[in-house]
Amino acid sequence: MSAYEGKKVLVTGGTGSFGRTVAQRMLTLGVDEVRVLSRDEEKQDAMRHELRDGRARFYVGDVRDALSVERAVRGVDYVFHAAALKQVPSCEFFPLEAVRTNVLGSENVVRLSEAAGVSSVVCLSTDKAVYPVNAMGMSKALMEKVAQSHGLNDPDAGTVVSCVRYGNVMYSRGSVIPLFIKQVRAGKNLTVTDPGMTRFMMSLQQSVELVEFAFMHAQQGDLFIRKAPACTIGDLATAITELFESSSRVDVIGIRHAEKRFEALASREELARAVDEGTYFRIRADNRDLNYAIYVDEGDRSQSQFDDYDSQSVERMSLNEIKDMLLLLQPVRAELAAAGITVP
Ligand SMILES: O=c1ccn([C@@H]2O[C@H](COP(=O)(O)OP(=O)(O)O[C@H]3O[C@H](CO)[C@@H](O)[C@H](O)[C@H]3O)[C@@H](O)[C@H]2O)c(=O)[nH]1
Repeated sequence: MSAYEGKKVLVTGGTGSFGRTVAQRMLTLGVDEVRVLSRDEEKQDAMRHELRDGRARFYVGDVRDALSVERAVRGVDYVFHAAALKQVPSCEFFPLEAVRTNVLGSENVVRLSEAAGVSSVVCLSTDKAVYPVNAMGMSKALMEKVAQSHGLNDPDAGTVVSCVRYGNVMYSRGSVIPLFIKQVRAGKNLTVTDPGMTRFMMSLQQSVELVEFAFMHAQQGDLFIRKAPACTIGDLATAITELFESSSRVDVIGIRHAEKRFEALASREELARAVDEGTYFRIRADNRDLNYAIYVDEGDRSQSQFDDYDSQSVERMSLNEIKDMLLLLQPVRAELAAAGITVP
């Protein structure tokens, strides 16, 4: 029997790439109900038609609005909190909108889940929350703090709240892979910001597995990352032009608002209190008491032994490895087939 059988699951931001995949999976695993809370009724309608399953229930609403969260979370067992403002450039122009959704909205989800007796909440975060330089990352870093403060402030809390951090999810909506593919298919040059920039790459499938791992294993305040390889954006562009047998070239356009040249999935400070679980790292919350007088004589010496887990120093994917990973993605295979290329 699966952990989801007979349970009610809420996915906030449930019409995105992650939400749709996880909802589909929950239905095959025998949930009693999967609820989707999101703002866009049109996307919900499309998803309703795609799923065609009476156990999928749709709630139009916004995590910023306590009332809509309260309604959606009533009677629910598990929450996957994916609703977020996640585009780096737009959050630079509207940082307070990022605070409203990513910080205050998350606080609504955590607080109202506890009030509704939910047993586990997993909050989705990003590598951009580590040493953040942009408003999106900063707001996600604060979301993580909100999630961890839940257990710090109430050690007897009935709801386990955990976080997961993603790298770049390949082929997610609005991201660079579908853009590069569109460009090569239109015979245009690829707009590469900086060929030496590196990013952690993971598939949608791996991101769902990470959330499920957190859900199954989390203790109060834990944060999980998946160990992932990284690639340069220059190699990614080359892999795509080669796969599509294209003669498109690269135009180096320079980096966008508030981008980093490389990302970190975990800081050295966090790795010092992390547990290596094979595919994943479990980063425990710093559960020391607020009464610092007790600790004044015993700080944490272990931190000096670790380096950041960043996309510049982890295993670098070769061109062939990037191609293999791209070929595992169904939408990439469909684009190749549509371009008349024989898919291996
Ligand atoms: O025309 C373009 C657009 C992007 N890039 C580069 O491609 C990489 C990936 O860009 P993109 O797919 O837009 O992702 P990120 O800006 O890295 O952010 C994504 O990945 C994050 C995880 O790091 C998520 O949190 C964000 O929500 C998601 O938008 C970056 O190095 C960009 O500089 C280009 O070279 N050319």
